[in-house]
Amino acid sequence: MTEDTPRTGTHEPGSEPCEAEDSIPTFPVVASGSADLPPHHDHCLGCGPANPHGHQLRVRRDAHGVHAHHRFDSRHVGAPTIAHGGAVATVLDDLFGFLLYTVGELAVTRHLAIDYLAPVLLDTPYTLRAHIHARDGRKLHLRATIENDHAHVVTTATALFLIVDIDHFLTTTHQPHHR
Ligand SMILES: CCCCCCCCCC(=O)SCCNC(=O)CCNC(=O)[C@H](O)C(C)(C)COP(=O)(O)OP(=O)(O)OC[C@H]1O[C@@H](n2cnc3c(N)ncnc32)[C@H](O)[C@@H]1OP(=O)(O)O
Repeated sequence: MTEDTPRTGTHEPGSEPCEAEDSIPTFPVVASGSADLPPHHDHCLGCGPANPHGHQLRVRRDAHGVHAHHRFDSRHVGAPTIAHGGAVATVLDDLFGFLLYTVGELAVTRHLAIDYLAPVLLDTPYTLRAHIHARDGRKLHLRATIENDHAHVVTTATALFLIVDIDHFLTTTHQPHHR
């Protein structure tokens, strides 16, 4: 295992490991400077190389945060020739998830807001960037952009990720809130 390899969760002696536990990445801090970051896991919808339905994002750390180069394709179509807004949100949510390598914590999306400033076109190169705007205890306030190859920003996003411990992923008692 290298510094860049996500480690999987551990379990207490005497307790039974479970499938979920074995697939939970932890986030060793990757040193600043340009560096390839590992996928969250092989089947992650955003970045998993073994997910044929996914975006297979390849993300690098840089001096400001993280970035990726990406093309949406016909699997992600919404209006003809334009990427579906949900597909764009998926990619940005996942990109935010790579910032966890810069803080070395497990965290999940609590709030995600996107401004679709201009259509994101299929089969067109874009550069995606994300950075940590502020940290307030468990709260990570994150920002991202998508730029076309003329450096025009076509999408902006903000997110609130909340740091959780590994038990968040292991509990079987998650229940939706009922009104
Ligand atoms: C292993 C990681 C792999 C990464 C893969 C990356 C993939 C991309 C990321 C994802 O897709 S994650 C999956 C989607 N997200 C989830 O499934 C999370 C579902 N939500 C939850 O499980 C809980 O809501 C959560 C654990 C996030 C928070 O529950 P808590 O009960 O711990 O938080 P709480 O409601 O007490 O709020 C904590 C703080 O945040 C504040 N807060 C909550 N929502 C806010 C909001 N919208 N704006 C501002 N502040 C907000 C809240 O007021 C409070 O402030 P204080 O601590 O100061 O009192």
